[in-house]
Amino acid sequence: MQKPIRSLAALRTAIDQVDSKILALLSERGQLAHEVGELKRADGETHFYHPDRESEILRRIMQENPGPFTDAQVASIYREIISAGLALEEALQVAYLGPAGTFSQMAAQKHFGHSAQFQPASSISEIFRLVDSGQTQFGVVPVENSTEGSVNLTLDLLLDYPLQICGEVQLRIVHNLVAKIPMAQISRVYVHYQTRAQCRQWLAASLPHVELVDVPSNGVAAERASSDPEGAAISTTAAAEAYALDILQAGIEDNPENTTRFLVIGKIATRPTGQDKTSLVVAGINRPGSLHALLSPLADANVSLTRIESRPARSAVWEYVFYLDLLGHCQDPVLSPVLNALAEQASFYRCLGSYPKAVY
Ligand SMILES: O=C(O)C(=O)C[C@]1(C(=O)O)C=C[C@@H](O)C=C1
Repeated sequence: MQKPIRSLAALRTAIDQVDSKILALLSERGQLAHEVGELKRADGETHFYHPDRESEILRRIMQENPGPFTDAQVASIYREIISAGLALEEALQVAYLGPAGTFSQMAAQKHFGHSAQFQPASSISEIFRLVDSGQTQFGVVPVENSTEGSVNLTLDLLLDYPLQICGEVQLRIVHNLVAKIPMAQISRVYVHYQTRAQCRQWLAASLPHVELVDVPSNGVAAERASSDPEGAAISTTAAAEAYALDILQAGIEDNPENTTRFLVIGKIATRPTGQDKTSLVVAGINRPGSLHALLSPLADANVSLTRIESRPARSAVWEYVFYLDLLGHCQDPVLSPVLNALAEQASFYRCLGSYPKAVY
């Protein structure tokens, strides 16, 4: 039998009733999270934020998600609920590559929710300085892009500072041509070099004769375009909104899967969740077969290597260090002895951190 169609008024009444139930449950959850905070306080814990627990909650919610919302949608709603509750216990301060409206800010908000306190930094180096000096508890730094590869400065700074990687965030990067003027009147486009590389083909095909002006971030690109009567920028929708620019064309990145991976840096260690990654920096003795020897304990134990990147060692000419990302946590019973074996083989070894894999 067909379900009778409900009137608009009846549907709205039903929605109001559901909203009241959601609100009551939200309050109950907030009270429970507060009690956890009280317990932690009584135990003398200095931080309330537990990224491992948060990623377990989000994964479970995504697994149980009956629809119609997507997994990413329910995860971001829960992220905000957790973030709001945590803000009542502890004001998390997070540095990101500013100004406001950058992808780094979007990544930071995706990971910490909008209730954390975000501090724009003028460079990636400044983010490391802010976290190291304790001015912010965490920082979010870009580490690789699926089109353009590694952010070398981040890799080098990870070695320079005694900080821990305590999370990762993946963000789909959508670039837009934004301006206050129509496309035909554009003489200059302000663009960050990474963005320019990700939109190379589109720029060559669509705006072959305009001047491309290098700027330090996507946010600054929008800011400069807003005060140039012949200028446009490639930037985010958030920056376009902040500087009252129109989106002339959305999604101009050459690769429709364009994604950037960010790392969360801080001073806390996370416990294993069963869905973790470990990042290492290692160097071998400079002789034939040393990289093979370094990696063989991983292959023997069937450990997945998700990334390997080399960088100049900076201590000697033509010597290199290798950045490795592995699946698993350094405290996992399988991975722990493998890491010990690898450390014994290596002339240099440092674990940059074990952390939950990006959830969505
Ligand atoms: O389980 C905890 O340790 C909590 O503090 C609760 C809670 C939550 O809201 O679920 C809040 C903050 C933490 O980062 C993780 C989880």
